This record gives sequence, structure tokens and C-alpha cells, in this order.
Amino acid sequence: MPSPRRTIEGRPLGSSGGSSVPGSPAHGGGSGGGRFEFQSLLNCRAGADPACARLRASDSPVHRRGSFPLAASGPAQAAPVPPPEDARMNLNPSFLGIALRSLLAIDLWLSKKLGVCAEESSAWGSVRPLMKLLEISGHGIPWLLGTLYCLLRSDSWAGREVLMNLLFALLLDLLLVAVIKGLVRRRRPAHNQKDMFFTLSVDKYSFPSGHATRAALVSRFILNHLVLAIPLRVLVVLWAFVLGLSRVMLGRHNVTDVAFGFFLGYMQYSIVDYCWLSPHNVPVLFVLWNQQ
Ligand SMILES: CC(C)=CCC/C(C)=C/CC/C(C)=C/CC/C(C)=C/COP(=O)(O)O
Repeated sequence: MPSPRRTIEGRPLGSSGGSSVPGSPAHGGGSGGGRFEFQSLLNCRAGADPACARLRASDSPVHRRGSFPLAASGPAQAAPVPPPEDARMNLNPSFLGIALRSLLAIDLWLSKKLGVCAEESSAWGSVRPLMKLLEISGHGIPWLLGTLYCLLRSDSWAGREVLMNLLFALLLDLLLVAVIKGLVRRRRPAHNQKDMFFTLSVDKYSFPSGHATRAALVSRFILNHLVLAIPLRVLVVLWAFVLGLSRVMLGRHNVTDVAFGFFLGYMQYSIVDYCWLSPHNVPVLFVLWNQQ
């Protein structure tokens, strides 16, 4: 006799019509990964998805006993029954999903708490002008124009080489941040004021923070290519850190936007270092310059 497929609560599959159950994670609650998995199973339409078929098969008592060949004599023999390891691999992403959703909730909560200069009327609203000054110090325009200016004024080949690579680094950063922002499309926090100066269209998105990537990239670049006294080196690192923090305090970003921005900027420097432009590997750039 065909045995009804059952959920962990003992209801036959399909009895709740695939809608989410209050209290289950699928309904916005969070009462455990096992229930969530079975809720996902409820939402599967028969025969619609091979992954669902595998989940259903792994839930069958026949399958749980490990009597793999016996499955062929049961009512579910239409679909081939895969080994249990395969089914377990399908269960894992939900646990990852729950972990990611928890991280996201902590991120939103912490970012709201730290957004103390988001408005003039906020708790630290009086330091907002200072935070906006910091914002300008990490903006793409002053960095690009400043590098171009120094490049044109430079009279040593060593200086030109370093500045050429800084320009390349800044442009690579703009490109990568724009591509990721465009792909992820995470909205800026709701408490952000739309008063940022000179932005690109992708800058309506917040992940990753362009200021954080630039801060990490530029500070690593400076520390590696300028000979600076220790206090100045500390100042450079401090600037990068405070600039990142100010993005969250101004309400421009969530904490994860800035954290990922720092990581991306740090990695971007490794790319620039790897592709270092010099008269040896791109002579054309330097020969053209020499002819001017
Ligand atoms: C001057 C040269 C060589 C090229 C110009 C290239 C160009 C299109 C520059 C645009 C620079 C620009 C407007 C950058 C935006 C910086 C910004 C507001 C980023 C957002 O930062 P976030 O931390 O809020 O994500």
C-alpha cells in the first residue's frame, strides 16, 4: 500500500498546501534548521524539481533504513533514489542561509546603532561636518585629480612610475567597485541622507563601500612606496580606519559594506603590485611620455 510522505510534524505532504507555517523560518521565525528543511520540502511540487525529488526520497522510511535496493518496490520507484550523502548536501545550504540571515540581522542592527551622525538631529549630529570632511578626503575625484596633477608635474622617472601605478590603482578600484555595486545592488541604509557630492549612478548602492576600498588600497600603496616616519605611517592607517568608521556613522553604509570594502581594497593592491607598470613591461607608456 502506498505510504503517504510525511513531514517531521507528521502531517501528510501537501496537506498545508505549501504555504509557510507561522513560527517556521520560512515564515520569518527561526525555530531550527530541521523544521526549515521540512518546510522547504513542503514547498516542493511533485516532480517539479529533481532536487526536491531527492529530498523527498531521503525522507522516506525505506531510505532512512539504508535499504537502497528496496526502494524500487515502493510507490516512489518512478524516480531513481540517490545515495543519502547526496541528500545531505542539499540540506546544508539552508543552514548557511540561516547563518547569513543572522549575520545580516546583526549587521543592520549594529549599523543603525553606529549611525550616530546620520542626521543633524542624531546623537552625534554636531560632528557630522567633520565626518563629511573625512568623506571628501577619501572621495575618488580629489584622489584622481591629485594623482594626475602630481604625475604631470613629476620630474623623476621613479616618481612617474609610482604615480602611474597609483592612477592605475584608482581607476581599477572605481571599475571593480562599480561592477560589484551593480551586481549586488544593495540599497544604502534607510537613515542615509542623499547629500553626497559627485556620485556615479551605481553609488545609489552601498555594497561595497568605495571609500573603504580606496582607503585600504591607497594606504597600503603609500605604506609600500613612500618612505615615511613611523608617526606618519600610523596616521595613514588611522585615516583609513576612521574613514571606514565614518561611513557607518554617517549612515552611508552598513558595517559589512565597509568590512568587505577594506578587504577588497587590500586585495586590489595585491593586483596592482602583481601587474606593476614599469618601462620594462609596458615600455610604450613610458616611451610616449619621453617623446613629449
Ligand atoms: C580624472 C580621471 C583620470 C578619470 C575620471 C574617471 C571618473 C569617471 C571618475 C569618477 C570619480 C567618482 C565620481 C567617484 C565616486 C566616488 C564615490 C562618491 C564613491 C562612493 O563611495 P561609497 O563609500 O559611498 O561607496
